[in-house]
Amino acid sequence: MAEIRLSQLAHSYSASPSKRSDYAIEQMDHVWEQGGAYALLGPSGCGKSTLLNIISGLLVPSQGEVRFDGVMVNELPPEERNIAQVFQFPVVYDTMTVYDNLAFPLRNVKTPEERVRERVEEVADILDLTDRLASKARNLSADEKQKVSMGRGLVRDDVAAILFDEPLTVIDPQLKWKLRRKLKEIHQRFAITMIYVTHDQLEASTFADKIAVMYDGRIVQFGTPRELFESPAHTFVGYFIGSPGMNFFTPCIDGDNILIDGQHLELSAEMRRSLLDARERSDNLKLGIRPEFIELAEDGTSGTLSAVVDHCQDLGTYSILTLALNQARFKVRVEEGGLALSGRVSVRFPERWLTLYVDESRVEVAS
Ligand SMILES: Nc1ncnc2c1ncn2[C@@H]1O[C@H](COP(=O)(O)OP(=O)(O)OP(=O)(O)O)[C@@H](O)[C@H]1O
Repeated sequence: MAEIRLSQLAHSYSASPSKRSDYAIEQMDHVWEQGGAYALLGPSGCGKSTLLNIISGLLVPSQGEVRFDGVMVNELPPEERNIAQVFQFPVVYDTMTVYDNLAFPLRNVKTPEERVRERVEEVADILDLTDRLASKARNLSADEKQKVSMGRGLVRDDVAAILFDEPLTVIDPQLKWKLRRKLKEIHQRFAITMIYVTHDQLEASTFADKIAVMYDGRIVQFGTPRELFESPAHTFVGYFIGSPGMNFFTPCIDGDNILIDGQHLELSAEMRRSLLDARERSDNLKLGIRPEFIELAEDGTSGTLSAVVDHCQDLGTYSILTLALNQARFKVRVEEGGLALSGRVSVRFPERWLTLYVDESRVEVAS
């Protein structure tokens, strides 16, 4: 088990990178603490696999250092890094039994057979593979094969870390939930550093204690699922986390009056000051608020905005309303009664849940 420290790390697939877009990973410092359950979350092409392959040793970074418990491992090949990796597609030996597949990583490091049996039985039990131990791997379903792959990653308790690269892609949706819970259980039992790569926010938040959100070759936020939801550090996090994502408005500053889409937005003196300060630095200002935090208000209440109901999506236990101020559309989550709404409604944007972004990054509002 190990702490994994990335220092001034960057990677370009080009031999002579000259501009930012030549880098798959932009320069970063990051620490995965020993024993943590982490997710690396981001859209396709943001650099997740590149980062994972740098940690496992499949790729040598073009810049910076990778350290396991303080020891530089940049030049060490994967087999000398003591890392277990579970890929998108099952890696099993078809002609071997499930037992022998699970035993393989242990026998490879000359583990006594008695200990091999203990660990194989323990992992098979966790993954509900006990009944299949004597079966040849070629006779298993795709789900079962991937469980064996995962088992092979989990069976050694002396690894520095286990890296999962979208391991549930081939798994039946019904089983996905169950396996995620299992992985979490395994993590709690063995406290091994685990990094789980996914583009699915639900997968990330059910597995991980902390999530690193990647965007365009950078980790734009590293936090708990709650932190990512309640205070996104970057507009991308606001947009990517949550369903639907955060609403964004471009504020228009007219003296002391702050307008969004032509309507006056009542703000505290502190928020107004932050907006005025921000405008000195950039023209790219946004105010973000999640659909969950917008309140419907009685008509004519002071401090509200007037919106028109565009449409309403009934999702069973709640509704998502799409509203329009003038041109700007935004979404509001309504627990009940949303379907009955039509025409004009009044909404309130509680300031506690309004976030100011300058050049896409969150700015703390001075109190
Ligand atoms: N072998 C390679 N040679 C050149 N460019 C590459 C190579 N592998 C990845 N890239 C580029 O590096 C960037 C990051 O890719 P990477 O595969 O790490 O992203 P990802 O987030 O894992 O995406 P996905 O979820 O689709 O696998 C992308 O622009 C990709 O096109």
